Amino acid sequence: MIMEKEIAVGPESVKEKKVIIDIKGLYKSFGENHVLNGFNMKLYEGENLVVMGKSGSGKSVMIKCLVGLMEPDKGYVSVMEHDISTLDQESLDVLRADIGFLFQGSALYDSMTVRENLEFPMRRHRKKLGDIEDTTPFVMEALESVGLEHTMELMPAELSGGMKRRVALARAIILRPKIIFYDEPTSGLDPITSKEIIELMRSIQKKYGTSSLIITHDVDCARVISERIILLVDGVNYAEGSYHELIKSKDAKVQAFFKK
Ligand SMILES: Nc1ncnc2c1ncn2[C@@H]1O[C@H](COP(=O)(O)OP(=O)(O)OP(=O)(O)O)[C@@H](O)[C@H]1O
Repeated sequence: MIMEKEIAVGPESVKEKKVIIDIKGLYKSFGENHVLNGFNMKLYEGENLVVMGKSGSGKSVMIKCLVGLMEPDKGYVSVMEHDISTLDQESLDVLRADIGFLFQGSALYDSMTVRENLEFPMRRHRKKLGDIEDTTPFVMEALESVGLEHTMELMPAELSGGMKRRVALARAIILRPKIIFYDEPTSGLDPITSKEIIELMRSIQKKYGTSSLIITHDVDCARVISERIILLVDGVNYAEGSYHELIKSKDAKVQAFFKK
């Protein structure tokens, strides 16, 4: 097992970086199904952190605990220095406006145009943006960031799978979030389109300075995008390190993740 350590990210050590998300000793069970058994995780400012875990290992449960959609049995969860357990619904909503989500399979509303899909989070989090008379500049900028400014009035059905994912990415950044959660960002895409999405994720991080938590089974995605990877096994952060550190591991459970 690789223990947590201070890994150099760029010129500074992550130890000097601000902690954006802090999870300590997270436990969650459903009856006899003990999903999280003392999971720990830190996401540092500006970092791309990948969490890998088998299907059913508790990645979604962990994310739900992070955004206050599920109450842990035990443990400490803080996001941008807010202890989640102390926040009321209104404060949680304010916090969520600083988090962009890229859901598995894009999750666009089929009956809405691209513009309407992007306006959706703007309406939901009106407080963050204040009174806006014209949403067009916001929609345009987000679409430009993913190279799809010409699709504003199209319906999702008129877009390819890769374009839908890019629109979903534009929707994730429209509120200028400080953190983006990516849930399987490359699932269902061919290798070339996956590469394009990963490149966009990198360019968005550079442009907006976001911190990213990426959940993926895609080893290539993890290799290219991650500065650090956490392997979630049996409800704990079983191993942690850079891609190149982890692929050298002799541990069978770690190796299983990187077999193609
Ligand atoms: N609300 C719930 N009630 C009961 N069991 C639940 C609930 N939510 C999740 N679980 C259980 O928790 C376990 C972890 O589920 P979770 O959805 O977090 O897995 P995952 O790692 O995200 O999987 P996948 O990669 O397939 O999305 C599963 O056994 C699931 O059945």
